[in-house]
Amino acid sequence: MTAAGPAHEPLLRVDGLRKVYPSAQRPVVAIDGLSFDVAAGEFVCVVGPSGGGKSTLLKVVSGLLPPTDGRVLLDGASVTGPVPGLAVVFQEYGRSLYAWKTVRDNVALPLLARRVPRAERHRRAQEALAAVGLADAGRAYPWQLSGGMQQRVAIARAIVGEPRVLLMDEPFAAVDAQTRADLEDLVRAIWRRLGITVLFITHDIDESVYLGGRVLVLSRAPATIRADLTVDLPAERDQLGTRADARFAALRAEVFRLIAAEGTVRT
Ligand SMILES: Nc1ncnc2c1ncn2[C@@H]1O[C@H](COP(=O)(O)OP(=O)(O)OP(=O)(O)O)[C@@H](O)[C@H]1O
Repeated sequence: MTAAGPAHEPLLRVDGLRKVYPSAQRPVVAIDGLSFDVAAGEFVCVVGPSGGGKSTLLKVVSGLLPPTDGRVLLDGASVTGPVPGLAVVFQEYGRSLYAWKTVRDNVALPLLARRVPRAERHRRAQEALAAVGLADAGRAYPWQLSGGMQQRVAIARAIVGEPRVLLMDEPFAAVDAQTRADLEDLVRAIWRRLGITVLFITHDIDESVYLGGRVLVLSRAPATIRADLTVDLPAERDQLGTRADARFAALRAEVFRLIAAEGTVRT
């Protein structure tokens, strides 16, 4: 992992972002004048009303969609397309893995694109698999694994290239509650161990408070930042203790109130 830039320079800067989807009838303004900074090593969750522009924000930040206006800067450099410094994990793990490639080859793919030699690809893929608790699954095929395990593979593939920022778009929305809790704890463990920066999109208010060090609450579409809350809970979190903490309940209520004031709420 490379060192962070100068202290005054955020690792990720989203500056005056605007995204309009053209349409024959009426253009859809999904994001309008949205700005925030993320410092190196932060875990920032983004939560907001349904249809509020969360996925659009992640697609623009990751360079998959061009902004209509404004810019995204990674370490001061403009992001104008997918870059190795930004890795993305989507909700649809099933569709993001190649069924005909082994788990190890799926994980090694970003390294193949960068022409990393074969032996090093295998070694680093194996390390990434170990980091997500799948050290023994390298020779399996994705379809032989459970949904939760497939999402672990997707996370391993995202971290194998040692990105500066891990972008996650509702990554656990399609798994059962117990698997989701395990994956939440896995992502926090990886974040703490690797010192990586995480921007995590979710529609789940509890999840945003449980995971984040900061929660950005979006307005309804067109999305702007409605609130930027610091989650002053201890770094050591656990599913039972943290969620029973009075401070957790207060933060959860605060985020809920902010989103309810915007419109549709899903919990
Ligand atoms: N490709 C597209 N073309 C036109 N409009 C779009 C497109 N993608 C999204 N939109 C619109 O942009 C707005 C924001 O959508 P987006 O999917 O970013 O919100 P979201 O907060 O991720 O939604 P959800 O909570 O349902 O996942 C919505 O009004 C949506 O209908």
